[in-house]
Amino acid sequence: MSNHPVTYQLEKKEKHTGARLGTITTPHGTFETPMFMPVGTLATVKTIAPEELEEMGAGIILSNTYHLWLRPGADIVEEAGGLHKFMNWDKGILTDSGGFQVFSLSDLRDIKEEGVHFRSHLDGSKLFLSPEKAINVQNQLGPDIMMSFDECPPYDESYDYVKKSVERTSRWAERGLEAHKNPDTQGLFGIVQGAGFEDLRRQSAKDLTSMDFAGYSIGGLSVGEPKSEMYRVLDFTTPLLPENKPRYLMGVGTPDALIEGVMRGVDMFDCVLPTRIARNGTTMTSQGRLVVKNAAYARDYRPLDEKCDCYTCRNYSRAYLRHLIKSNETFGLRLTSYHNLYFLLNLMKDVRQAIREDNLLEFKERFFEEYGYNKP
Ligand SMILES: CNc1nc2c(CCNCC3CCCC3)c3nc(N)[nH]c(=O)c3cc2[nH]1
Ligand SMILES: [Zn+2]
Repeated sequence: MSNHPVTYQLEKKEKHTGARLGTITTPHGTFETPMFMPVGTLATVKTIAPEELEEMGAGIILSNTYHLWLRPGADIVEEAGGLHKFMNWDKGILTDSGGFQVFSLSDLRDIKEEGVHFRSHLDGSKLFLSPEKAINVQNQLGPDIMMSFDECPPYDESYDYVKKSVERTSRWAERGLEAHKNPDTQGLFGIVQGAGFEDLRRQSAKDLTSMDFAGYSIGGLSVGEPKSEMYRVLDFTTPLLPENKPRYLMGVGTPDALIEGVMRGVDMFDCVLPTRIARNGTTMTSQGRLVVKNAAYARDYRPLDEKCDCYTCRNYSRAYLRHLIKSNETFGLRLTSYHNLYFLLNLMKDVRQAIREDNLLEFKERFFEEYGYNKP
C-alpha cells in the first residue's frame, strides 16, 4: 500500500450508531469529519468568496471536471497554476470525474468499453471521455482528491444491466489507477456502484478495495430512489469499506440524509442544494425550510433563523431578504446562499460534537422534531 497524499485518522466511534469522528489530511490542509463539502461547479461556490467559505468553516470544496474541461479548458487551469491558484482557494479541493455529469447533462451518449461518446451540452459538439482522459484532466486541474471514472446507472435499471455496468466500472477504475500521473500529490478515490443489489454492491466493493485507492466513494445513490432505499443500501455497503480510509457519499445533502449517512459511517458529503435552492429564496433553518420570498414574510423583521449566528442572520431581516429576492437583487442570492452553506456546515459541527458526547441519537431526534421531519 503506497503512502497516499490523502489520509484518514479515526478519532472516535460513536457508542450507539455507526457514526465516527475523524480527520482527513490532504496536501492543502486537514479537516474534521463528518464534513459537508460545498460545491463549486465552475471553480466558484456561486456568489461566495473563498474568504467567506473559510470563515464559515469549509475545509474542502468540490469542482467539476466535466464543466472545467469544456470551459475554460484544463490547459488554461493548468497554465494558471491549477485550481487552487486559479480560484484563490488554498484548502482542500475534490473533483468529480465527469461521468455522472455526462449522464445527467447530455442525453445523446454512447457507453463503450473504451469510454463514453457524447455531445457537449454547450454547443452539441462530439466529445469522448475515457477513464484515462478523466484522470488526466483531473491531474491537470490539480485537486487534492480525484474520482475514478464511473458509470452511475439509473436506479431502476435491470440486474443484468447493473451487473455489467459494475464490472465495467471496476475495469475503468483499474485503468484510472494506471493512468494517474501524480499519485504522491493527488489522492484517487474508487467509487462503489451496484444500485440497490446487495451482491453487486459487494462485488463492486471487493473489486475496488482490492485496488490501492486513497479513499472510497459510495456512488449510484441520491438519484431519485426513496431515502429508505438509500439507507438500506448504506447499511450493507459502508461496512464493506476499510475503516482506515475516507468514505464519501456522493450527492447527499439534505439535513436528514446527512445525519442518517453519518449514523451509517459516512465521513464526507457533497450537494448542490444549499446554493441551488438559495437562488429561489428557499432557506434551511433550525425550524425547517423557509421560503423567504413568500408574502408571509413581507413584514417579518426577524432574522431567517433566531438560532443562527451567521452574517446573514446577524444583520438582515426576512422582510429585507424577501425584498431582495423578489427584486432579483444579486445581494439577496449571496445572503441566502451564505446562510444555507453556514447552516449545513454548522449542522455537521453539531453532529461531530454529538459523536464526541455519544448522544447522536438524541441529537437526531431533537433536530428532526424541530426541523419538522416528524410532521406527517
Ligand atoms: C445529487 N445526487 C448524486 N450526485 C451524484 C454524483 C455527483 C456528486 N456531486 C459532484 C459535484 C456536483 C457538481 C460538481 C461536482 C455522482 N458522481 C459520480 N462520479 N458517481 C456517482 O455515482 C454519483 C452519484 C450521485 N448522486
Ligand atoms: Zn444564518
